[in-house]
Amino acid sequence: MDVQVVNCMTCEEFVRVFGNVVERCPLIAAALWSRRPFSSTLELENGFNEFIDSLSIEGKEGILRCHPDLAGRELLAGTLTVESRGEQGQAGLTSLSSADALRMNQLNSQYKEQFGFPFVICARMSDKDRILQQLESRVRNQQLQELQCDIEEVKSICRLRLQDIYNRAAKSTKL
Ligand SMILES: NC(=O)N[C@H]1NC(=O)NC1=O
Repeated sequence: MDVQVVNCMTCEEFVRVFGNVVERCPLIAAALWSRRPFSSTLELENGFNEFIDSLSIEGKEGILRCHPDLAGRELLAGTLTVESRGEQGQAGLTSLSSADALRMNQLNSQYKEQFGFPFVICARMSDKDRILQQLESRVRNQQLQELQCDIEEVKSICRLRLQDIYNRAAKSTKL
């Protein structure tokens, strides 16, 4: 996608296209719209990262709480966002054995009880074995260390979602 196209978007268009780059946090896209013009699409990606980094601990925790559990209730209920459904599918979480699904749910609950926010990992850069292994080891981390770890995963999710948007735009002339 040409950055000029991005720079010409109304706020509504911008939020429609980039509103779920951070899961269920369209406010971040609405805030970034004010930073136009962007000199490159990389600058837009950096904008998302800087915005997230600039948040207070409560703000960062708020972002994490907008993320659905991996292989959780929302996957079963079919209420995930399109992006999250695709990511969880690519990581193989839509076809877990019942033993793996049970283990993941137990670890997700334990993690949430421990830290007060959900475990987040960039599912597309992982698979079910690595996710289970990460859940098992990260639940032993310190609170702040874990908050930062989750936030870095959110940034990886954002980067891949932005790439998807650019790739889709390259295939189509209209956004
Ligand atoms: N909890 C969690 O990590 N959720 C996510 N990860 C990902 O890649 N997509 C999500 O929705």
